Amino acid sequence: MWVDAGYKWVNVGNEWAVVRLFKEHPDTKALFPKFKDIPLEQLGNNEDLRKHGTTVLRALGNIFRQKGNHSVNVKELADTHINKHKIPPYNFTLITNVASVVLTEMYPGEMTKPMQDSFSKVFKIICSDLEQLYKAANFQG
Ligand code: HEM
Repeated sequence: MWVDAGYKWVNVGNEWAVVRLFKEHPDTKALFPKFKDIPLEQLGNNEDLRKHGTTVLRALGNIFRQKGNHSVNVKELADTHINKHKIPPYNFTLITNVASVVLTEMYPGEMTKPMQDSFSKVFKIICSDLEQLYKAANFQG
């Protein structure tokens, strides 16, 4: 079920998966101090956002590569997103759903129905592991 797609995440990052999150869920932009005051139309050319997209998707690719043994990576992610960025946990479901859509658009040949189902399962596991860590830290945003 674990999909070795790490290298693809970096490409998808360059295709503005984060901009898509802002378009489909406008409230999420306010959670990013660096981007919240920049109009969406201008973010497509924003170098900081491009770098951020690559950072996020590389981190996600690293989680995938652990094939389930990702507790250290997921803990790090929960720690910074709880304590530093103060991100409510449901946002992980939003971003992983957007990532699935973007991936399917970019790689329609490879993202067959069974492959999409595998991605959904993996994303659900990651989101549910994050939720547990958020509960343990008593933070819901
Ligand atoms: C599985 C999904 C995600 C991954 C893999 C991820 C990964 C990362 C990484 C690696 C960083 C930089 C290092 C750090 O501070 O931890 C980061 C920063 C950040 N993330 Fe996430 N993230 C995810 C989801 C989200 C979501 C859903 C939000 C909010 C809607 C968010 C908001 C932020 C913010 C505000 C920063 C700081 C950006 C800056 O000012 O440079 N992240 N994320």
